[in-house]
Amino acid sequence: MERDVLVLNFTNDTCFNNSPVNLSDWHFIHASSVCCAYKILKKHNCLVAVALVGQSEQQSVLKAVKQLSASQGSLLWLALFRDGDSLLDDISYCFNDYFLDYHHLPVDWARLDHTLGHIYGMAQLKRRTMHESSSAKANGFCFGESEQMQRLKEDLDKVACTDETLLIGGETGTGKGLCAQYIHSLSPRKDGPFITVNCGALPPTLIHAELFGHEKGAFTGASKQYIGRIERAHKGTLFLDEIGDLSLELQINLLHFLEESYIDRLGGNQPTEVDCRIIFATHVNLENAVDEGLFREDLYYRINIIQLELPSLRNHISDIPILANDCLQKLTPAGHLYRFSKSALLAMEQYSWPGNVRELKNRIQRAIIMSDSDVITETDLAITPPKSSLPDSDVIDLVKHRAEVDTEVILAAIKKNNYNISAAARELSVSRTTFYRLIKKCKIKL
Ligand SMILES: Nc1ncnc2c1ncn2[C@@H]1O[C@H](COP(=O)(O)OP(=O)(O)OP(=O)(O)O)[C@@H](O)[C@H]1O
Repeated sequence: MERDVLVLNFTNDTCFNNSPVNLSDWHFIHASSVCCAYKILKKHNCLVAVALVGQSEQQSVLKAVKQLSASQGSLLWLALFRDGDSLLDDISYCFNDYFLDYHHLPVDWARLDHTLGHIYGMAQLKRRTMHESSSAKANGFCFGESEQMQRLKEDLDKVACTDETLLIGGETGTGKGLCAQYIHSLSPRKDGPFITVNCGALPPTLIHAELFGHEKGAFTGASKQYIGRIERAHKGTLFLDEIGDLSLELQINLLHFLEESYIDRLGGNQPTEVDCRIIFATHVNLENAVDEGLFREDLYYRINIIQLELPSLRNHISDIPILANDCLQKLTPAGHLYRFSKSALLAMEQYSWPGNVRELKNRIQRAIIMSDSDVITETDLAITPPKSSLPDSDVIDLVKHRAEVDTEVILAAIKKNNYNISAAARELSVSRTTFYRLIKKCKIKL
């Protein structure tokens, strides 16, 4: 596999034009300006860069290296000097901050190959450490290394800087709530409150007062004033989860708030201004809900300014080892050290994860309790080896397989909770509404 190397060359030197064809597997990409280097870094996965440092360009090269390193922290540099050139005094003191090594021209290709290999390894380590510490900062959100999740991270970082309304889609357990917290923690509103409302979990009779608040005496039992969740999100972020479950009546009130930035507490006669960013999440297809008359079209267009879709875990299965180890590390009690057996990792990679990362977390939690040793097996995770449960043919009907798994998990939860639907829904960490939707989808007869 070719490894991309950025070559920053402000000189007329053509030494890289004739690199030997047998030189390992480096792909040198040339930039004659900072602008061009930025474009290359955006397009290619360069971990290593070489800067040609002529005597007269030392200042400009160092400035460019500083700028490019600021935009891509994991990039590590090698300097190439003309033989006989020496470093200017005001450059030498910060040379070590950016460059890992230097060579002299003419290029000694074998030595260069060796040094680049060394720097590449260091850059990989640096990227991993940066990734881990940024995951730690990300409120526990583990992004993994797949292309989908890296793209998602870039998108989240971009939208965090804006104040726009955001709609996050994705199946249950994909991390929509965690993403919303991540955005809040990076946004200019990070010092304000982060308020969550699960529109599917609140009883319809309470949700109006819960969202908008009420004055004392607004209705029987309203013995004192109540500040609703929207108002509590003032100067911060309001996360409205399962927005598709909101009644049509409340959708009108919400639309009114989105347009005016004012709310009316129940029983109140004074509108209250609320300044908050709203992040919506849904696991249902709102466009379909609009077609079915369950969701207001005007509200849909109002909230669908920026939409992000979280991938289902089975669509970025290459992240399983990272995600599973991240969960294991977070859930392991102090003083213990667990690891997954090879077959457990394989079983996790072959499983369809209908409950996504939430299910992964729950199964690992279970495994820590059930495991007899410090090696966690697929049995501890209660994952049946998929091969035996799958048809002999190589073609797997994923939809059918998922429905079977969903049915199995739902029925087990219902039986375990003596047919108490609320308790079964709680056990699977989904709302009653979602649970009923899944029962209907799986055609389970109660
Ligand atoms: N990428 C991730 N890294 C670490 N933990 C994750 C990730 N995604 C989800 N989780 C964990 O999975 C659980 C579910 O996450 P979250 O509530 O954010 O999902 P959701 O998509 O909002 O689910 P729902 O639609 O059911 O509300 C949480 O415990 C969360 O910590």
